Amino acid sequence: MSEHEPTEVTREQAEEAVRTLLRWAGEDPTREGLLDTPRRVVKAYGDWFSGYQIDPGEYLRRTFEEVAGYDEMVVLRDIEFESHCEHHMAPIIGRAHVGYLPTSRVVGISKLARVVDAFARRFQVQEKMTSEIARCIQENLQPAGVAVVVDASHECMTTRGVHKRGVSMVTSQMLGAFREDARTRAEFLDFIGIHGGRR
Ligand SMILES: Nc1nc2c(ncn2[C@@H]2O[C@H](COP(=O)(O)OP(=O)(O)OP(=O)(O)O)[C@@H](O)[C@H]2O)c(=O)[nH]1
Ligand SMILES: [Zn+2]
Repeated sequence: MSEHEPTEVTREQAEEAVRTLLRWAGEDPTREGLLDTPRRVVKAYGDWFSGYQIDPGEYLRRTFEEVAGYDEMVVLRDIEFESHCEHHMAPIIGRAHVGYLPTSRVVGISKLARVVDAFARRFQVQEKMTSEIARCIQENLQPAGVAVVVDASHECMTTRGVHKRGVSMVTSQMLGAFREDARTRAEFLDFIGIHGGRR
């Protein structure tokens, strides 16, 4: 993971913001147990929000041509991810399922998971993330279609707010053949284990 290098905010300013939040919560940031906390929090943020330093399309530009005439659906399912909601900066924990219908080019499968991570490691709204993943694959790989389903739980509604545990949000973005052809879409949903709307 590359070190996070913000453009206009210094590490010291970011650490000071953490001290401010600690004081706001009623803590004393100078007590021994908290002395290293701002440094740790800023380091953690550098990891959680490293997606801003990445161009996800870059992962999809190295493709394999002519993989033995393979022209059927490719599906990578259960891609675990961690993200944060842009409303509360609270974790969004879930799984993404990504499918595409290659024309002449296929991509290394790990790259699909890297694309998911690059978008997840930003402040997100689930609908936006789902659409960004699908559009990035469509634009860079130019397959006959892309399908993305994201199933995630939002800690902003499990650990605070309405406190509804066990609730997950499911979003999907279908492009090309997956949008236009019900059978292609059904085959994808079957692959990822969603039948008639239930998993
Ligand atoms: N559609 C969508 N909503 C989200 C997502 N993440 C968080 N939210 C919702 O964003 C909304 C923000 O609502 P506000 O009323 O502005 O915030 P709030 O006062 O903290 O609301 P509560 O969460 O209901 O306590 C909440 O309903 C969240 O559940 C997301 O990825 N997609
Ligand atoms: Zn939220």
